[in-house]
Amino acid sequence: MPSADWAAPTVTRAVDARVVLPGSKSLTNRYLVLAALASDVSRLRAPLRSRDTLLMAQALRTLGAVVDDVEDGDWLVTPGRLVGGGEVDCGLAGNVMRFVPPVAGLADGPVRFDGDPHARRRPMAPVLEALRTLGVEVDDADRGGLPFTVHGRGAVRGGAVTLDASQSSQFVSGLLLSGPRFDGGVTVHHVGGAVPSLPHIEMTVETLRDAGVVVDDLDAHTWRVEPSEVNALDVQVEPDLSNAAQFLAAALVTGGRVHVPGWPQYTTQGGDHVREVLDMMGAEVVLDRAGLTVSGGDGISGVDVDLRGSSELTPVVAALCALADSPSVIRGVAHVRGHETDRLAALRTELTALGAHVDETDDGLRITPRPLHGGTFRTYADHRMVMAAAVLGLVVPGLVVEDVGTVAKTMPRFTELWAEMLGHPVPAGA
Ligand SMILES: O=C(O)C1=C[C@@H](OP(=O)(O)O)[C@@H](O)[C@H](O)C1
Ligand SMILES: C=C(OP(=O)(O)O)C(=O)O
Repeated sequence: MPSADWAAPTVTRAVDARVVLPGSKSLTNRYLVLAALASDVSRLRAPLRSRDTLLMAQALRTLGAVVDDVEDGDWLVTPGRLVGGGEVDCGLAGNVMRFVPPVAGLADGPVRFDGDPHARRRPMAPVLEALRTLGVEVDDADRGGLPFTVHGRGAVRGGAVTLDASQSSQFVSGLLLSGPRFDGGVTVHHVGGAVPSLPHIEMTVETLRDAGVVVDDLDAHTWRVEPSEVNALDVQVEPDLSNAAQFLAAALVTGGRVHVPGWPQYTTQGGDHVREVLDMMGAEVVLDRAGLTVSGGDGISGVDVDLRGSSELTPVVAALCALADSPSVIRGVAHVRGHETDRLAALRTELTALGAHVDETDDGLRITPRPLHGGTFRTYADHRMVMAAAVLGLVVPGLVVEDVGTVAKTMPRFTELWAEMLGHPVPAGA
């Protein structure tokens, strides 16, 4: 059921704020999966608690892991024998629908997967086909997506598989994460158009290596995971850099300054690309040991930018483009048509409704800024549409964001953090 509307706050002065960000969704969910497959108890420090990670924790509990809340907001994960017989709610989480079915192949009975109405439209077929090739029975009524049932038999033969990951890097990541527990490990070879979000595959490879697993990136399109034990982890989750984008964008839009403490000097998060994008758009961007500081200058420059590796940034960057002083092109993101919603269509529709001129291209958007006016901004169950709308609302009076609660997918406290950044009092009980 849709949640309440939200009147996006406008500002009359430059933002000057320090924003402490919650943990990375992608790292939290990888660590959870590896911890459930590990040979001992793992500790996740400062994990993200949002709809996507709570669904992941619940999915792994259904399969036999124990995920305990402990002091300081940490998660303690005790792996258990992987059991079938349960049902997994994927919500709208790409991580849950692509990472958990290979784990279910290792369980000792059937596991049914379903999710939100929008999740049934997200691409899944290459993962299900690959699982069959690796020796797992999957019953999906040949629809190639949710709902489906994985019939685990307690072990997976594994081996080599070829798939087309041009619609999502998560197809590869999901197979690699469970690969060490397959009898023959797994070799995943991609054929087809360019793989999007490659940093997320690097993140998968790195987290596996952190757990003692041997991974070879044999060539740009082939990854090999050797069969082995998965070591327990004790890890600090980095802040979510994609979810930093809207806060940093506020510095550019208002000519102000936003500081994010704890920005990693080295990371596999694709969201780190936001530093380069904001720099191209006219911000001053400084990364030092204390964190990242972004300062806005005079206006926003239009850009020609390829977001293939960092496509989570598309909605917020599109919002900035609509506020820029020259036209922009966003490239490399055809696959975001299969994200939470068809993001290219959603952004074209909603930005156009506010007065911008937006064309969809084969692989992105062409945005020509025009004076914008208020109105209702529809969000299509997409957390990042809420975030994009908030950026626009800073300088577009009368912008009402539909179904703001959908932002809880990765940032349940988004409106509070936004109000805090703007120096607005947070209403009691909010
Ligand atoms: O592996 C991951 O955690 C993710 C990979 C990317 O997916 P796509 O490759 O489908 O873009 C990204 O957009 C998504 O938000 C998270
Ligand atoms: C595409 C996204 O999510 P998911 O992990 O559900 O694919 C996203 O967070 O922008």
